[in-house]
Amino acid sequence: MIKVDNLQKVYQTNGKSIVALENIDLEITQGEIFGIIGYSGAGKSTLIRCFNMLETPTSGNIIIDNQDITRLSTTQLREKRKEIGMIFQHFNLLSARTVRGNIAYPLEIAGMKKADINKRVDELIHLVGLTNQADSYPAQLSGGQKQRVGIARAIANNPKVLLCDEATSALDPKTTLSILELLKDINRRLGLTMVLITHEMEVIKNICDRVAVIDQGQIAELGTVLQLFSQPKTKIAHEFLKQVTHVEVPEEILANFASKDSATHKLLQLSFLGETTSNPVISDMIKTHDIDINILHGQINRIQDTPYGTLVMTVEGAPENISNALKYLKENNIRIEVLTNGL
Ligand SMILES: Nc1ncnc2c1ncn2[C@@H]1O[C@H](COP(=O)(O)OP(=O)(O)OP(=O)(O)O)[C@@H](O)[C@H]1O
Repeated sequence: MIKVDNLQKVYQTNGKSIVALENIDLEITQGEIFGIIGYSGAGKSTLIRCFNMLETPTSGNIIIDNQDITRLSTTQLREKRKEIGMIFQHFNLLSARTVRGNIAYPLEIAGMKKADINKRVDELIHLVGLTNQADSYPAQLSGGQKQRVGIARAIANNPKVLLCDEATSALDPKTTLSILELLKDINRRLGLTMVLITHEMEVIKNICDRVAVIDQGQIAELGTVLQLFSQPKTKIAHEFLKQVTHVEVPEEILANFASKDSATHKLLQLSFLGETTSNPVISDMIKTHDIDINILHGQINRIQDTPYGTLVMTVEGAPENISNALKYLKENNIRIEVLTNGL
């Protein structure tokens, strides 16, 4: 659906060149939800804005549904943009128009007949769950409701791609989840390809199929969300994962551990994904490696439809036994982070 080929974007400001994107190669398939995560200044906004030519790439190609959008004339680009909807962090609604009026706006621009507009707007208002707010103005809506209007407006003309620019960053965690649920529902119902940028792993974890981690204008890591959780390769991917997997260990426990021999005592965080969550790996490890463990914290939740478990525990034993036990865990596809008394 979308193919990005050797994309580069260099900004020229005050005689200086700023390389915002370099060597970006990506393929996004029809119907998937593709996330791009990165810190502030990594190049996320520039990249997503290249997908509808709000930014013009310095070099490289972006092919959307078999058309290279970097080579279109102004008229062709205007037509192509109808296939590419976009939602924004700050919603960008027209304050003088009601919910109904905001959603109708792109349909009016597209030249749709009034009766058809009314019918389509009704459908969209129902789809995004705003039936009771149809005649409200943006100022009378909550952030979540405003974003629902933004979503309805963006998909009004049945685009093939929906670009989401930090769409939940201005919302509280509960509202964020409800908006992500809505996006997922629209993706499933309409098969709409979605590209979203975010600095929050929670967003990636909740709705994305695949993810690119972007760092200083380049793709640091790319794969399925499950691959990122089970086998993060880069330091930056580890850092983003910590946003959702970090367990706050009480100071006393950390201090107590710091005074012990690091060869015989470890404080570990283990991550289990998929079927490893239902295997008795820990009891097998204890039986076969002559070590003692003490479980401090455990939780399980889901990434897409796959269970994902986290366990914080202490391990005590002879250095060789600990080392073999950790090897055993790794062989069983369990990710290990040493929280203190490092290896
Ligand atoms: N119009 C511009 N002119 C000059 N430099 C720019 C412009 N827009 C972005 N940049 C620079 O390009 C780099 C990437 O910026 P970009 O906004 O794409 O990052 P980002 O990951 O979206 O960050 P944020 O989350 O803070 O928006 C930064 O160094 C930024 O300063």
